[in-house]
Amino acid sequence: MSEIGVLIPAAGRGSRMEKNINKQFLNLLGKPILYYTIKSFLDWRNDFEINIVLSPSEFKYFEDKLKPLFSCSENRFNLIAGGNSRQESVYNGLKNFSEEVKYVIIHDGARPLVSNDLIESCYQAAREHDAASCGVRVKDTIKIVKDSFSKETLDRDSLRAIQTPQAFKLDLIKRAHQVYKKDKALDDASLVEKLGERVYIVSGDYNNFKITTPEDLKPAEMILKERI
Ligand SMILES: Nc1ccn([C@@H]2O[C@H](COP(=O)(O)OP(=O)(O)OP(=O)(O)O)[C@@H](O)[C@H]2O)c(=O)n1
Ligand SMILES: C[C@](O)(CO)[C@H](O)COP(=O)(O)O
Repeated sequence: MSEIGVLIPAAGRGSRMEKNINKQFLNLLGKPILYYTIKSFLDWRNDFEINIVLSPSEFKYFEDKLKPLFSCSENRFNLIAGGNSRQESVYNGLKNFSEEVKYVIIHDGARPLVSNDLIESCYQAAREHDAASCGVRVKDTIKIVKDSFSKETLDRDSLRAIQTPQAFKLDLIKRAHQVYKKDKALDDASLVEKLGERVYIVSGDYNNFKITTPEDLKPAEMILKERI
């Protein structure tokens, strides 16, 4: 294959979406959210290993409903069992790449609007700096609030809202996950930061938002419509 691994954590419950199915199986313009996420990578290039992390109870749904939407070989996708947290799910995915893989790109299943350019920028940044994430400048003023009163206003110029893709040398991100297995990290880059290693921040994309709550669905459909 190639030295690139793509890891898509998609084993969450989507509790903030308040629907009774995994939010990544909800449809946008008639196709599941996870379809668009995977398709974005296949449109970028097709010579990578891909580990898709799902709850084992969803493997059959993936095989029956999602796989047929791609014209790929039978074994194109490796399905990996997820864990109780995003961190555990990613770690399970990291442990299941072949020895050929040197760089891994980790991308939330719930971010279906990622562009080819952003994937490429993160991958190239990881090749140059070993660890990379993307992030967008914060548009609002951010304050620390305690007991309903403002305590401090943060310097907006140094703030970024962090997204995925995040891309790493595989041995580095695996080590970070091993060492900080018991921590509760919100993203993978923060585990690399804890090791004392630098993470390069690529300029992200406001359209690459995570589908988290019901009001995210309509804007996502609008963006997809514009792209067709
Ligand atoms: N145990 C988990 C939890 C999350 N994820 C994945 O990590 C990504 C980012 O997480 P988030 O959007 O927070 O998803 P959920 O945890 O499903 O959402 P919620 O917090 O609302 O339950 C999602 O693609 C989600 O499926 C995962 O693979 N395994
Ligand atoms: C990894 C991530 O998408 C970066 O923004 C985010 O931290 C996932 O966090 P969540 O708590 O699972 O929404």
